[in-house]
Amino acid sequence: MWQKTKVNRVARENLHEHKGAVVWFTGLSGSGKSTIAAELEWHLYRQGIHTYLLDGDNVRLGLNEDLGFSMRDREENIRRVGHLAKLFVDAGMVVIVAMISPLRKDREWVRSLFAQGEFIETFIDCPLDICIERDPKGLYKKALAGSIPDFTGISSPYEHPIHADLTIRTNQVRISEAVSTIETHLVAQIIPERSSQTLQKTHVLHQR
Ligand SMILES: Nc1ncnc2c1ncn2[C@@H]1O[C@H](COP(=O)(O)OS(=O)(=O)O)[C@@H](OP(=O)(O)O)[C@H]1O
Ligand SMILES: Nc1ncnc2c1ncn2[C@@H]1O[C@H](COP(=O)(O)OP(=O)(O)O)[C@@H](O)[C@H]1O
Repeated sequence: MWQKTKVNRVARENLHEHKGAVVWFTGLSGSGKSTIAAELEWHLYRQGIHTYLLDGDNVRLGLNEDLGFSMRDREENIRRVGHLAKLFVDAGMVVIVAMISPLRKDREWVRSLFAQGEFIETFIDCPLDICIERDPKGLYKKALAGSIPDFTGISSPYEHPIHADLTIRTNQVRISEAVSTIETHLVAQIIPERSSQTLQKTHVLHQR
């Protein structure tokens, strides 16, 4: 049974002056997940929002160092990070997750851990040929040459989301625009008073 604690989620959220939530980035390697996640975190940090960024690459260096890239291992990777994200949300924090998370069923399972609105599935959408062109880590070159097996988009599947909360087309929008879109959606969830104040202000401006 879940042991109740004296300091609970609501108390921690009150201390932080915002609610907890998860921004879950999914997309191909090279689509821009890590880049946008890092910018978003920096932007939120400067506003006093308590964040933690769980990047797939980093989590695989420690907690998930025993996992590879078979579908079974990816499922386990997502299961562990999903539960970790839930603990961060219980800590009243905004957790940003940047993982390929290629299968819909695994992402839907993570969503089921959270209340309505708390899990913001963000599709970092970029055509495969552009990801191959970018190839920031030189992994596509190796995968296409056959030296990395089970590589997402080349020899392992990626299922794009059907009902993502947000879709960011990184071949069409700048990093700053992407951050601003995600931030607007997130702030409405974690500080609803702030976003309604902003809306009221905008309304007054329009009335004038
Ligand atoms: N076979 C294979 N397929 C895909 N990616 C590979 C592979 N081998 C290594 N890498 C590197 O691992 C990063 C993806 O790890 P994730 O934990 O996000 O993957 S997953 O969610 O479990 O599918 C991924 O990071 P990103 O490029 O940031 O997506 C790669 O750097
Ligand atoms: N609009 C954009 N949004 C995000 N990244 C972009 C964009 N345009 C170009 N890039 C570049 O694409 C690459 C994306 O790499 P990365 O963020 O590591 O992707 P991922 O984490 O999905 O593997 C970076 O070199 C980044 O500078």
